[in-house]
Amino acid sequence: MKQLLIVEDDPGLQSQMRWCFTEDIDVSLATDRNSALAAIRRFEPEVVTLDLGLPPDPGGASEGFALLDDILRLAPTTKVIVVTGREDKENAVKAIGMGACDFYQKPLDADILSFVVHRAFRLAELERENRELSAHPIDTSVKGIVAASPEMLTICRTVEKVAPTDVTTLIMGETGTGKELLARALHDLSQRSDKPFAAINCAAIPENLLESELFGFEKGSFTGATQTKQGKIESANGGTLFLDEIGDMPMALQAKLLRFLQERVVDRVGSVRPIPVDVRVVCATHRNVQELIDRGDFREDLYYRISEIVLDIPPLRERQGDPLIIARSLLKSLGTQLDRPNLTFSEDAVQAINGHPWPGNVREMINKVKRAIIMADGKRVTAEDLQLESCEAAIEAQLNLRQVRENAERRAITQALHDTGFNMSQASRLLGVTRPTLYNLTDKYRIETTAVVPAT
Ligand SMILES: Nc1ncnc2c1ncn2[C@@H]1O[C@H](COP(=O)(O)OP(=O)(O)OP(=O)(O)O)[C@@H](O)[C@H]1O
Repeated sequence: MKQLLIVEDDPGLQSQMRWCFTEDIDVSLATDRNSALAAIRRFEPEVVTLDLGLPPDPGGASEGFALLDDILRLAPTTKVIVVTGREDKENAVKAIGMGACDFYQKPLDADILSFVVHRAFRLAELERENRELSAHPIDTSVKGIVAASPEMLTICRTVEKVAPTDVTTLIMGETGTGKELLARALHDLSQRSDKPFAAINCAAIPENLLESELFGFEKGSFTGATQTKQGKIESANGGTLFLDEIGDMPMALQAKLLRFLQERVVDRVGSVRPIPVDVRVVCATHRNVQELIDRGDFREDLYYRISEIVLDIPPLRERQGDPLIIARSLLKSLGTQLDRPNLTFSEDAVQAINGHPWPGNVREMINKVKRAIIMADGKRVTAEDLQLESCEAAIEAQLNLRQVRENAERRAITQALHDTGFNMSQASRLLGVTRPTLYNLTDKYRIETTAVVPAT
């Protein structure tokens, strides 16, 4: 709720002013310098109306100026509107010079006062938003990635270090977390950036076509092969090959891919002449590869080959600070594209963005923000425009103790496992639980209990 402090020593005027404001503003009152400063400490009002003629100098302005000075030192972001007598232009100008944001002249006019106060609230809000935005790095050093969370910033730093090398990288993460974006960043930041980036989605191509898509084929090698065709791997020569959804690659092809990764030659379908290809390979999957290996659906030797470096992107809901700054960045970029620049999120939209679990991650957010830009009536995008639960529901969700506890447990266990090199005994000691309890918890939260072993 917005907080307004009215500093006015005349009780009649005080109550008249009090009634100028609707219920969405919480009004507190003070009659002198001390009670005003106490109210500022207690309620932290965004806006203060300050009558310059306060006791012990009700006829002059010395006490009012002293209080203005105090307020701006104590709470410099507060918007102070000085209230002066009708002919008191000189003091109004002096107050503005000291840092007051506006002035208002008696006698009281409810409409004008309300207008001036609302304008000051808006200014305070814009300044707050601006401070929040500049407090966070919006664009990371990796092009296209907006992030503020420590997890994502660490991943960006890893990308910068890994990009110039040729190590095979596996990117893991839920759908829409930015796996392809990172794969492109690995390419763009490498010496291969002026060579092709060839991407193929192993889950989107039927099994019988995937082999010829990847490895190419010779003319006449099967019905319909009327001419020789290069595969994706060859077309990436000199550059980067991105194998998306590698977890969905059929077993038979996994063997052929492994041979390529070991020998760096491709055999086109229907050909016995191996063709050398120089590519950097980046793979991605949203699946739990360890589970696939345990079920016999993924070759363990291939896994070690593709996971020289693993980038594990956490889902958006676990990246503190990211949902809001990504949403704001999207509002700006998509708003400009859709010819609706200068939109901002309302307070309930901000709460809802922070409280939503984002199962579709950034891709879901893009869709919701795009829709909201089209639907928003005024300059403010609401939770309803975003089709998200409103503020109260989001706050309730955040205040669900079980959820809060589970998130904290999940984070602590992951951290302890990493810190101890996945040694369950040490990790359980660090966490102050028994080993069986730790096993139960890692099962419950489906946390990997083994480190990714780099290929030798
Ligand atoms: N941190 C981020 N900052 C800005 N945009 C992002 C970020 N992460 C993802 N995006 C955007 O979200 C969309 C989805 O990202 P991307 O396609 O890389 O995800 P993905 O994990 O590969 O998804 P899928 O598994 O469904 O293929 C893209 O438009 C991408 O530009």
